Amino acid sequence: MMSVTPDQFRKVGMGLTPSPTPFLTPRPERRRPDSRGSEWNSHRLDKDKEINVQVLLRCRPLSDDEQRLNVPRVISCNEHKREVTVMQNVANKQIDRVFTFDKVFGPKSQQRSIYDQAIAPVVNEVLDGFNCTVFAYGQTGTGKTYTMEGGMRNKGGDLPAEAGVIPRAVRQIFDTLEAQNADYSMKVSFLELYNEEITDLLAQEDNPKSTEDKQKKPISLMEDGKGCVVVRGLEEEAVYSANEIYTILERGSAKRRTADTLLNKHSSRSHSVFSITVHIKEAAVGDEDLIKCGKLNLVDLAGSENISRSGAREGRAREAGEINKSLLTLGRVINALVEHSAHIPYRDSKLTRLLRDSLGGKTKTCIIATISPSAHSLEETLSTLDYAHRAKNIKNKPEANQKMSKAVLLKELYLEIEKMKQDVRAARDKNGVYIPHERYAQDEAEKKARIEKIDQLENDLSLNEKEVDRYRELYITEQEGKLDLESELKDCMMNLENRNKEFLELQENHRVALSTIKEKELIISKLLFSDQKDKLEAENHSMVLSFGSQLDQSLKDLHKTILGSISQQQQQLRCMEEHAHSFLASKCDATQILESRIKKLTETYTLGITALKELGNSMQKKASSDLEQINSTISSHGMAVEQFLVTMVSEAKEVIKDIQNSLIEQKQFLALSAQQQEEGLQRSLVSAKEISKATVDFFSDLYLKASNVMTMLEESQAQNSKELANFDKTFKEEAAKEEKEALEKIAVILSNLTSKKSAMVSEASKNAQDSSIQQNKRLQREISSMQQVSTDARTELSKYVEKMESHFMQDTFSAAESRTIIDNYIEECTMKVDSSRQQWESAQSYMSDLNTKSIAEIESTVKENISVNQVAHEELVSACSSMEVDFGSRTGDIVTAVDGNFYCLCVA
Ligand SMILES: Nc1ncnc2c1ncn2[C@@H]1O[C@H](COP(=O)(O)OP(=O)(O)OP(=O)(O)O)[C@@H](O)[C@H]1O
Repeated sequence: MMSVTPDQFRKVGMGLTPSPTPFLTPRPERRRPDSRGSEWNSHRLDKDKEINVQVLLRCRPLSDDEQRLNVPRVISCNEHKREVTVMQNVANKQIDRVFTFDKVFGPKSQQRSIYDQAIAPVVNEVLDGFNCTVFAYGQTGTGKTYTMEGGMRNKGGDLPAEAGVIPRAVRQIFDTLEAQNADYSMKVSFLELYNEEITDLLAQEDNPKSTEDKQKKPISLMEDGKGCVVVRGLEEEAVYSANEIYTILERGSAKRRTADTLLNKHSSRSHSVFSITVHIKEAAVGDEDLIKCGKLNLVDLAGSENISRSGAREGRAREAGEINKSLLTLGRVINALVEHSAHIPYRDSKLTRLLRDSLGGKTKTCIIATISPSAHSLEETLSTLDYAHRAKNIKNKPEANQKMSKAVLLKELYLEIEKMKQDVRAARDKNGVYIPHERYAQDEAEKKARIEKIDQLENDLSLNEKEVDRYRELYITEQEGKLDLESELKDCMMNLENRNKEFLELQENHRVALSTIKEKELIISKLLFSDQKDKLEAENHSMVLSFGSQLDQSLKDLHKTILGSISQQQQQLRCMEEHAHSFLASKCDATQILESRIKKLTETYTLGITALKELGNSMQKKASSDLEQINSTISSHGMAVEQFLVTMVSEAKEVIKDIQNSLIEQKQFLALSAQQQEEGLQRSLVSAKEISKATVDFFSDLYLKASNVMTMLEESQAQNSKELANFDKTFKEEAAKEEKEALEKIAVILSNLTSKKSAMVSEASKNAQDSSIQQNKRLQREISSMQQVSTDARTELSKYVEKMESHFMQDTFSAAESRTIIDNYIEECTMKVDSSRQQWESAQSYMSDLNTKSIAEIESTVKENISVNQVAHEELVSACSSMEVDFGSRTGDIVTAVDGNFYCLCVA
């Protein structure tokens, strides 16, 4: 929960209505400054006087770095002639551009001289009750902050030589008021505008934790309905001495957002507005003390910068973009003011809203444009010079602030104190309005939206009011013209009346004269009857004659006078009639001319419109014919493609048919060759069967023979083993017998034993030899029979091989034949495929040719169309421009005619 008391948002105006401040000048004795009373009234009289915005130019010296790098200078300042020359070398030609300003300060100019010459008079205007603005504009690093702030104060409290506009203005205000022994009060505010957000640089930081929140809390702008912008929530601090202001300034400046860029080590990234409001008590009028109020706004704009040259990246680049955007809006506002546009885009940025009253409003404004002499900054310097030069044409209508009576001021102050007390009480007792944060945020958002809506409506209203003012002025001029005409008519009527009166008088005179003549004639006739008739008659006659002649003369004179008067009157009447006629005729003529012009105009327009319509129709027709042409081209192409495709398809069908036929042939041939091969194989199978049967027979024979041999071998083996066993047995028996006999007849038998043994061995070996010879013979027999079998088999086999060879040769031959046929077929197929490939290729090339041709045709048609359209367009443009010229001239004529009419009306 947070507390919101009704007047939490104190407001500070940038415009005409600074809020009241109590008189706190801490001085016992006060002298009343009354010398300005008459001037004040003179300001009142000058209410509608327009004055131009003052534009000063200051060129800074080359920096140490620039001097070290020998950067060339391209700026020369002539303070005396108030001229700045930009020396440019374009294509080896020296082209100089000269700009003139209200004051020019070169690189050597001192802070003091700039202040004394240009700013001190502005501060005097503030003390006279005006609102004044001084703002510095220029590329980054050209000395705006140096010019506006410079050094604040020396240790002793004196101003240092490099002190800028702000400290000097503060000093001048205090010094002047002190010297005048004036009764005054002063308050200051200091705001920063960064990325379209306003921050109070003087906001107190009582809670260190929420410092960031407090400092960065956005403050809103509002219009007060009188064309002034009010900064809601900005604190104003009452100040009593210059040193106090310096402390405040130092505190605020330290909070300003600065950054190190390639062009300035301490570059201001925000716009700042330092405002001093002074209330000065004036000499009493009757019982009432009057208070005048002046306000000085000192604005240090962030530098316009070339993002790539200043080395700004990411966040900095965005920041620079934002700075440039608001300066661009400032430029647009200046342009709109200079060109007297109906709409001035103040609302497009907060900067221009803040400076609204200073640009085209009731404030006296002085712009200090700062530039660098370096060749590297040429582009930006030229832009600043153009900008500042244009700003010279802005006209403001300065108006001194309304003086307030002390009683009114005190009442307002008491009311404010009361409100503040209520706030304090509510905050202390916690009985104010307590709402949840969300509700508060929602309320705030709604309020903001409402405020924006109101602003928008106010803007619309001010535009409407301007329009109404214009119409009102027109109405007043018309009324004045009408009144003039009426008074002239009145004069004419009076003249006519006088003439009528004179005429009546003359008629009366004439009547009286006639009656006198009649009387006289009567007397004469009576006298004619008397005695001295003749004498008298003669006398009378002479008298009558003379009288008659006199009368005649006077009658003639009278007649003449009457005639003259009548003719004069008639002439006057005629003249009036003529006037009226001529007026009416001129009116009629003018109306007719107007009508005829309007008719002509209408005709021209109708003609133009008809021509345009015709042009449009012709273009439409042309376009449709072109489209038809394109359509026909496309359809002819389509048909050609279709035909081509049809031929291609038929050709392809033929090729496919050929391929199918050849495949059928191949199939048949393959079937034939398969049959032949099958037959061959069958034959081979039969022969193989025969061979295998012969082989089986041979092997069964062989097996038989082998088994016979085996049996024989087994038999011979058994025989041998039997014989050997018999021999072993006989040998053992004989050996035992001989052993016995030997034992008995050792010596006798020994000789017989060896011979007997040898005979037995030779017999046994002879038997073994015989049986082995027999066996060998049998074996030889078997082997020879086997040899016979194998020879038979070999013969059979060679026969079979021969047969097989002949079959193989036959098969190979037929295979070779079929391969040749297949090869031929394949070759034929390949050829056909080649031919179809060629056909396809030709089709492709034909297609691509067709495409290229059609594209070229379409392109040429389109180009033709474009050129025709261009010609038509040019015709249209020229028709439009000629119509425009015609229209302009006719409108001009109408305006002249209307003016002539108006003039006629005035003359009449
Ligand atoms: N007339 C001058 N004489 C001497 N030094 C100057 C002058 N003008 C500017 N300088 C120096 O040039 C540097 C840049 O000046 P300053 O910061 O005032 O530029 P700036 O226009 O305010 O730049 P930014 O727009 O980036 O804030 C500072 O060091 C300043 O002291």
